Amino acid sequence: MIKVDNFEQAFHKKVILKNINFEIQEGEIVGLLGPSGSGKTTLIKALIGLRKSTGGEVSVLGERQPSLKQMKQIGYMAQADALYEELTAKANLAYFGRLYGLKGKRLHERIDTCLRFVNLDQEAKKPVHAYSGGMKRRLSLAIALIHRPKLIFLDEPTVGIDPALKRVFWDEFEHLRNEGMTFLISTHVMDEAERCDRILLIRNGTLIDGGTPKELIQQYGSIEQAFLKVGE
Ligand SMILES: Nc1ncnc2c1ncn2[C@@H]1O[C@H](COP(=O)(O)OP(=O)(O)OP(=O)(O)O)[C@@H](O)[C@H]1O
Repeated sequence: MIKVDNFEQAFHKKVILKNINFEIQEGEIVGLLGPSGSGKTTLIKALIGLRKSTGGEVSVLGERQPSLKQMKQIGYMAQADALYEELTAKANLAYFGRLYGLKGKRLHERIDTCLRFVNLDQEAKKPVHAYSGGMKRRLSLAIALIHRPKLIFLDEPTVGIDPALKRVFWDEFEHLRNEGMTFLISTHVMDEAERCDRILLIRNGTLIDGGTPKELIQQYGSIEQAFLKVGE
């Protein structure tokens, strides 16, 4: 699904990410774990094709990035919500769904399914400006899923979401993974990292280690220790 070869990203000649090499297979939940400023969002943006890399190669779904060809197969939830505040949740979902080519009965089915999943079905007719921060995060996730992408990038998806709903999200991520969806999720949250199939540890713009949660726990003692190690 994803192949990254010797990727490098610089801004104004300052190298932010370097020597990045990894692959992600279909049906994996991969966690990107690293301290603030380590380059997680920059890497995700390159994978989505929002920016041309300054070195190396990034292929997603068989296409070299940046490319718009696979846009309909990719979902993205950014760290900052990008929602139309004056529209209702339902209208936001309809808007983004149509951008991905959904219409008619299928569009309405997807809107209902995604609203139920994020527990917003009772609030679907409220304008987004009347939503709490957590509700906006939930709506952003619903939008990222509206077109049932093959591959989804979630940048710190559960910030502002309570533990019970977080668990529901993760159960659903695993369910979708079992149906073949592939996830790359950036997180700071240890219990989330433990639910990933594999974790990539990023520090100062480079991948310093990776493995299953079990492997990292064996090596570092705990995921938290592994995280602290990347923060040193
Ligand atoms: N457009 C840009 N121009 C210049 N520098 C940038 C740009 N985007 C990101 N950076 C720099 O790249 C580094 C990595 O930022 P990035 O947002 O990828 O980190 P992060 O790991 O996602 O952090 P956080 O967990 O706080 O969101 C930071 O030093 C940031 O200032």
